[in-house]
Amino acid sequence: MSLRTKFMLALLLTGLAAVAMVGGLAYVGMTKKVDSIRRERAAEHFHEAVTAYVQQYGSWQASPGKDGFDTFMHGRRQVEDRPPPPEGRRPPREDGGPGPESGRRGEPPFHFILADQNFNVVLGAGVYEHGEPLPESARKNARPVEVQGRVVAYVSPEGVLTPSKEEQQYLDAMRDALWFGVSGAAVLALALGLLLSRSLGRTLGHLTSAVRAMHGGSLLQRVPVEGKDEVAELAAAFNAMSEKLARSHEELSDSHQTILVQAEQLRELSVRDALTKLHNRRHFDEQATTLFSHAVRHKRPFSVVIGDIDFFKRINDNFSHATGDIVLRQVGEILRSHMRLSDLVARYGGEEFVIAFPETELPQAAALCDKLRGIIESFPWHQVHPELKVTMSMGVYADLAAGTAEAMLQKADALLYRAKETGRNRVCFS
Ligand SMILES: Nc1nc2c(ncn2[C@@H]2O[C@H](COP(=O)(O)OP(=O)(O)OP(=O)(O)O)[C@@H](O)[C@H]2O)c(=O)[nH]1
Repeated sequence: MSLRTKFMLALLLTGLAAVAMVGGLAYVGMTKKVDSIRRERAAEHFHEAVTAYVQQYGSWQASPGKDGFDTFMHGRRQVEDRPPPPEGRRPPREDGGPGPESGRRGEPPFHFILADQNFNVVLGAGVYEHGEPLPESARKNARPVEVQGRVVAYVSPEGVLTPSKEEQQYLDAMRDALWFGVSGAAVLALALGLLLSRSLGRTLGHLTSAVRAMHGGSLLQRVPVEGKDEVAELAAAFNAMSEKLARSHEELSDSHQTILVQAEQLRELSVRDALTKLHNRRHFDEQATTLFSHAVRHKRPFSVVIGDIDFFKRINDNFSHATGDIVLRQVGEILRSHMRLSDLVARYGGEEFVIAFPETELPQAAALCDKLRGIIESFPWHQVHPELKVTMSMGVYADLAAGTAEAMLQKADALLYRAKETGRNRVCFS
């Protein structure tokens, strides 16, 4: 059931219940009060009539009986029901009573129960039979009719009400007013329900769309804040939450980005040599293994090289450790700048460098190494130190039959050793 329907039903039921309670209670209360007043006045009037009747005949027994009394009462009512004469000419009432109390179509307002002085029913009003003794319970409330100090009859206030025309009109008017109130309350409840549910539904609709949008990824949402009630507070709280969430998310993204960058930097650092910025030994070993496997699987040529700066200890000793570092960095740069993207060069440790040449046969690798050797030798080292001279010995190996990249590197190292043994500043290969 929608919120609007619930609202309208709740207000409708509340409105109807309130009107029914207030109007119904008023209606019942008024009806009872009117009934009681009328009953009292009618009883008084009836009592007067009975007294007049008995006075006329001397005693109840001497009177013509029930029909005589009914005819007597009818005669009195006809006199009383006559339209009143113009103001100023109104004759005094026959009995001096409180006024006519006749019901609709000339009927008496009440059919009272009348008993004679021995409590035998004279008029039973449809409750008792004529002549039967009035029960004890009815006798208690019966009012005696006295003539010359003698009880001649009893009038019981119990009887049947016949509302007068005016009373009936009055009660009808009250009932109409009650119905009018109920209809008014229903219309008001429907209008209020529509109004309230529309305003609440609008804010809830905004909130639902905003939550859906947040769920879809756009965390920064704003819903309109209307008024100062709890719904407005909810909307404002939602806006604050959305803003905070968006800001936190942004900060988190930033720090996540920073962490990613730092992680990448750390990873880079972990695979780089700090001095030459070339890859380090660990990275070379991993990559060389991959390149070797690829070459074996695809039966492609693959060469590995190990180079070592000649008499590097002397450079350190003769020209300082800092000069040794400059040499290492420069040799590293020469090697890096002459590699293809697919080649892999690394500082293997100390003054040792290693190179892996995928898709390269031994002759090309050896030729390139010899070229590198020449470049290193002819580099203007005197700019670093006037007496500085730098050369490099290299061993090149290209037979996949060695079984692993590591084994190939060992073979290359043996060739390097041979280059060192045979005079340095040379490239040995097999
Ligand atoms: N400046 C500097 N020196 C280093 C670094 N790493 C290693 N060395 C030095 O490199 C020298 C290597 O010397 P050796 O292994 O005797 O080799 P060598 O002097 O080059 O002699 P050969 O290889 O036989 O030509 C050592 O003195 C190490 O201290 C470094 O990062 N910076």
